[in-house]
Amino acid sequence: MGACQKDFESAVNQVKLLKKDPGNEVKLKLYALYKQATEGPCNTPKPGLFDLINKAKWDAWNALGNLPKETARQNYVDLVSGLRSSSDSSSQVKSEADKKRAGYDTLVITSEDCITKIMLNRPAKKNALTTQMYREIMLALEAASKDDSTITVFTGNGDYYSSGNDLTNFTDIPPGGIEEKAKNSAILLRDFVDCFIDFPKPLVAVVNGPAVGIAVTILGLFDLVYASDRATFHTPFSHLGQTPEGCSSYTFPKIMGPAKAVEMLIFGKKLTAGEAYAQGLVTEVFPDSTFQKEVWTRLKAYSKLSQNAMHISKQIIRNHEKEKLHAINAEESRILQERWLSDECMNAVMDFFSRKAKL
Ligand SMILES: CCCC/C=C/CC(=O)SCCNC(=O)CCNC(=O)[C@H](O)C(C)(C)COP(=O)(O)OP(=O)(O)OC[C@H]1O[C@@H](n2cnc3c(N)ncnc32)[C@H](O)[C@@H]1OP(=O)(O)O
Repeated sequence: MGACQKDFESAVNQVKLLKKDPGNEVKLKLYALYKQATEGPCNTPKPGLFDLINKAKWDAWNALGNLPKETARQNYVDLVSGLRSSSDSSSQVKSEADKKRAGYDTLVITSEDCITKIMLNRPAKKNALTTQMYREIMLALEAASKDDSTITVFTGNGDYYSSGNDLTNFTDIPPGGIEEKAKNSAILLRDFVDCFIDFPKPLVAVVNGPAVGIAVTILGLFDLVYASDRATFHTPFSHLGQTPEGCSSYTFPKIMGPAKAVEMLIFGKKLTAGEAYAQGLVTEVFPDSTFQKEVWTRLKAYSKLSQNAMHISKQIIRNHEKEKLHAINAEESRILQERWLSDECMNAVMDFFSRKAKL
């Protein structure tokens, strides 16, 4: 039997009470079914190419074609009911996660053996970094700088370390338009990178798989970079109409020499883990089959070393460059703010979403 109007209205209200954001794909489905159930087939004009959000909504609604209103209503009710049951069961799992560290939606943070581990946790999206994720990472670093761990470790959940900046960050345009978006993003980028420049404890990257964009550049500010032999390192800035960030315009030439830095940062050459090791970006490469075991055994041994000596040594090694790094970060962020407004950059982002281009 089809869903009655009452069931439908109740489902509409339940959506507002969902504990967990169901993600953009599901939200688009809900939107499309709601419109179909209440207004029938889509017959409004298609939004312009640059109006990415409204275009995605229109596409989703239009894709329902002539689906009858009653069927759309029933599909909406079924979809919401599925979301409710998965959200109920995930809240049981969450109580387990709460034992780890509450308050983070995009990261899993654990502390064990004097090591705080910050794991990027959007495996279905290759751990692409959303605005929320940048903010949670900053909070996690702030907390880790004050907790009683000796070492802080970054890693990724799933097959990727991170695919860099989440390109949907560019599609969520505030009322002030794209200029305001670019300005806010530049502030966020600058604050984010500043947290790495200032982080007082030894910072270790456990690069479990491919890394792209800012997930690579920021490695120049880490103290150890351990990589699986499955990892790759790719900074396709020119492909995206963008320019280097994460202080890489300074750290990469310093680490690997200007010629190799140019290959990566200007021409977007993707490095294997072995190449990144040969060029000094990676400390050591491990076979993927034994990666986790070898790395964590090593880190557990390091974490027992004298905490104060390690922190003071880091200060001696890093402090004399801090001011310079902050200035470079400010300059890179300022330049990117302009780049994000360029046609080159906007077209590259649109290409990605229309699936014309993949790195
Ligand atoms: C505010 C601070 C700004 C700082 C700026 C930093 C600059 C950068 O970081 S530049 C680098 C930006 N990153 C990219 O351009 C990577 C884009 N992604 C890809 O090219 C591919 O997804 C991949 C090569 C990483 C993986 O390809 P693969 O075929 O294996 O998997 P997919 O099906 O493409 O990915 C699965 C799923 O994840 C979504 N996704 C992956 N990466 C991103 C991303 N960076 N932004 C947004 N979404 C991403 C992808 O769309 C898929 O989603 P669906 O399952 O919904 O289709």
